[in-house]
Amino acid sequence: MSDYAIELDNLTRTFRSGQGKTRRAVDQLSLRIERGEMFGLLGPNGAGKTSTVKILMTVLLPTSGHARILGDDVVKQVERVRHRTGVILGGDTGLYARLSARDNLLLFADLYGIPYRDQRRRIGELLDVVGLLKSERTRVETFSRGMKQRLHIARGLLHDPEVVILDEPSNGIDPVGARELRDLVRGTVRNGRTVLMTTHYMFEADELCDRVAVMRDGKKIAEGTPESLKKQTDGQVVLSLDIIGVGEPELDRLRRLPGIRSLSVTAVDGSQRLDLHCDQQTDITAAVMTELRHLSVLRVAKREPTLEDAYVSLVSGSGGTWTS
Ligand SMILES: Nc1ncnc2c1ncn2[C@@H]1O[C@H](COP(=O)(O)OP(=O)(O)OP(=O)(O)O)[C@@H](O)[C@H]1O
Repeated sequence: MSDYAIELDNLTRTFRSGQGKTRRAVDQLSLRIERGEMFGLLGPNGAGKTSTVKILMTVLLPTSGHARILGDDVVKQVERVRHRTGVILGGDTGLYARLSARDNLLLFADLYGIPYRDQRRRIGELLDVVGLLKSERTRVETFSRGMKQRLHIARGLLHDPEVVILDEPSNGIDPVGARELRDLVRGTVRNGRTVLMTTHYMFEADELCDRVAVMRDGKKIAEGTPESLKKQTDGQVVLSLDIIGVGEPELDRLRRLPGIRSLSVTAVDGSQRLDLHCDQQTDITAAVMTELRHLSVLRVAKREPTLEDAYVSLVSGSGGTWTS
């Protein structure tokens, strides 16, 4: 029996991307996830998270390398892997909109081969813990996104899997609903199980995960506890500017300034938020303002880096890997 719940060894998946070129969606990815651990897979769009998860779900074949769940190979022991793994994908697919919550679960209980005598009790318990007992007879097409996500959770736990794969749990859900969902993930979904979760939100991973791995361009560029990721920004400060009209030429010049480690730009209410990750020792405010003198700078502030900054710095940086 394997000591690990999930093991990836040099997992690689390539896709053809037109004109005979190939693209490595997952590139020599190796990971060890302990039993009972809640593990976060992070990365920007296109990093390779979904491809990795699909391989673990046994719906996408790796090009090379191996993936095992509880010691079972995801290519050679598909039935065993599916039986022991629960998949919670969320969104609009995977549920029957014209059926009620309860009828959806009855249908999937049949598909999972749950004995008829156990189905009603199990479904009742799950509807209760995900907070849908009052709406059990309501058609899913009238459900809010948050309610659908709760039903996805119930569906994924029906056969009481030992390992759960959870894709973007709070995607598209309002902040209050997202907080409630995180509580549900922490309690009901985890409940002694191993959970592999993908997310775009660093703070979500920080709240829920024991360890995280950050992917970029199919590769693992960082792995460790959220705490150790935060330490990456020790000795740094963020100079944050709201600005109009900043483009690549200015960003290029800023990147070359001594003391700037990395930078990121996001659109905010008709302007741009430029965050510069700088060494604490060097005050580069004057040099930055000189580079930007031809643009409208609406606001300048200095702040302590957050975990999100550590993540942004990693995925936008020039690529030193970090493991702890
Ligand atoms: N079926 C496919 N055919 C061709 N290319 C693909 C296919 N699936 C994924 N890719 C490519 O592989 C890369 C990784 O995609 P993947 O969906 O795994 O990333 P991701 O980290 O899950 O991104 P997102 O957060 O946007 O879902 C991307 O460049 C994507 O375009």
